[in-house]
Amino acid sequence: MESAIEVHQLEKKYRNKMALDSISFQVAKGEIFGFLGPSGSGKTTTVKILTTQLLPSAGEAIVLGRRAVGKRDPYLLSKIGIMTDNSGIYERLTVFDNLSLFCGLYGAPVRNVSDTLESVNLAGEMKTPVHQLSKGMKQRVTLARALLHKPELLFLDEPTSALDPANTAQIHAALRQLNEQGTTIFLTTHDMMEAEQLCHRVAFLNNGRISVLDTPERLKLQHADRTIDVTTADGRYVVNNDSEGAERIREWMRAGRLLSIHSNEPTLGDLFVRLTGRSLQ
Ligand SMILES: Nc1ncnc2c1ncn2[C@@H]1O[C@H](COP(=O)(O)OP(=O)(O)OP(=O)(O)O)[C@@H](O)[C@H]1O
Repeated sequence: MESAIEVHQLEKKYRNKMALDSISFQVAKGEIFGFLGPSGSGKTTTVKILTTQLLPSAGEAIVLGRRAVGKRDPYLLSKIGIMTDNSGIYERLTVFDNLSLFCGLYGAPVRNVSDTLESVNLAGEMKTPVHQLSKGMKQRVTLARALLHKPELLFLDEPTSALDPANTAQIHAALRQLNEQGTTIFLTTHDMMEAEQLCHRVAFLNNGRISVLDTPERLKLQHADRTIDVTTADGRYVVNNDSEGAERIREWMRAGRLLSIHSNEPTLGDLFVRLTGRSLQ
């Protein structure tokens, strides 16, 4: 596995506060990696260190083969894209003017603007002043800004926070497409549905520590309670996922009375609470 990110025993201390307490993980090239945790767990601190905006107190972070040491690294900055919040987008300028300005800053050709807007489904808003856009559209302009120089590795800090489902779906579609084209994505979120839908692997961060790291599917299967919800013409039942349960389900089927069956797997949100004792909100 070729790594896009390698983190070894990383620590960050702000005065007396241990924001990151010896975390270690790797992100493979081509992966969508979810970094999940409640407010204050250390997500933004991690993104800032990995994007060279903040110096770690101890440990090591290697991003695309370069050591992140809190110092501007033009090579690394040319290979990564960062989407944090909407700040830095000029409300009075059009979408096109905003993005061409950033092309200048990133050293990306202005011809990238139209392709990039296409990829976030905003090609029709090129000439619209940003202040006339909806919140979700502005968020997509911010994503487009992070993509102008076609980065290999994209950092997204809560990319869909407070967006409605339609705008969230648009951002998810754009991220899936980028990933299919080979972009590695490091995503922080406290939205568990987002993580389940998008991420190949997730890490649970709690009080600056990683408590779990695996694929969403494996986590849910490992912690499934081995029961099945059955709805029949006579009512609802919970049966065990064993041979006795299978026989009962077969009988309902034979009698033509079975309406639906669902295995009982926890959601990632349930698992987070179960494994860390904390809610994600
Ligand atoms: N500049 C700072 N000085 C002192 N403490 C800080 C600073 N930045 C963050 N912290 C503290 O470090 C901890 C982790 O903060 P961080 O912003 O990384 O969390 P987060 O998981 O991104 O939270 P959120 O989801 O609310 O953005 C918090 O307790 C926070 O108060």
